[in-house]
Amino acid sequence: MTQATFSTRTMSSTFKRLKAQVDTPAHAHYTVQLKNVCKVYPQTRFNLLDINLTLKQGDFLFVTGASGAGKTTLMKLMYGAEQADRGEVRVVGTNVGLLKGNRLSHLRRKLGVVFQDYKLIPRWTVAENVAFVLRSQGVPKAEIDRRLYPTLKLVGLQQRADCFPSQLSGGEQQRASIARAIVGSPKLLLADEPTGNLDQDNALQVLGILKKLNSLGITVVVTTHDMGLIQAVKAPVAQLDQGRLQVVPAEQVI
Ligand SMILES: Nc1ncnc2c1ncn2[C@@H]1O[C@H](COP(=O)(O)OP(=O)(O)OP(=O)(O)O)[C@@H](O)[C@H]1O
Repeated sequence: MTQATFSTRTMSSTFKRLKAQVDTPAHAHYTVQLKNVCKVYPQTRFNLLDINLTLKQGDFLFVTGASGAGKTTLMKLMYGAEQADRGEVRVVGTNVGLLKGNRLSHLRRKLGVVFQDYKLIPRWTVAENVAFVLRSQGVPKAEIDRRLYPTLKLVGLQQRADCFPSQLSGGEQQRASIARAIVGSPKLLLADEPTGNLDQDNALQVLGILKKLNSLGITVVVTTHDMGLIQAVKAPVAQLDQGRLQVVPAEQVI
């Protein structure tokens, strides 16, 4: 009797799981899905035209293009700082265009964003800058303490936890901002010109960290002008030109 009950339950849960798989909409398998996305800034006559892009969990993508080509705009569409005029932007299973207020904040917890100018709070230490992300989500102090050190270690800043941003080099500040972006265990990391203020050695170090995070399963999108950087890593490149996006597979990148 017990066994029969168990077996029925098991079958029922297996059935539910299989049914869920069958019922799962195609977009749920993508970390990023942009479908026919258009964005216009009438004041500057800037257009993104009919952008299509899909990224799965664990993908790594460079986005490149001339200054003003729309790299930052594309990133903003993905983290909900801008809304598409047409088309659909889905990130970690959520339609970003429909989100406002708390629901947008909730989505952003699943993303990490890294900026060229780091955006660290100057009067806070590295540890405080990184911990703030978790504090603002109501994570208990013991859990914050548990997560903080491994995250700083991952970016090589375990010895700099008590430094203020002004006491760090540019490369270290960027690594602190990466730690802040990943401490919440995001599925997607968006890095907008993360090496734009760095010399080549620091740029390669930051890129190495982004690749390491990618190897841990995080989907990573990096915008850059720097062809040297693109050539240092075998990854697909999305090229923005005149409002259009063309993805070149890693094997075809020269
Ligand atoms: N809020 C806005 N209102 C009007 N025009 C804007 C706005 N934001 C960006 N633009 C314009 O859109 C275009 C694309 O800007 P964007 O910052 O996305 O380019 P980018 O490729 O990131 O440039 P860069 O490499 O110089 O950072 C530019 O011409 C810019 O002036």
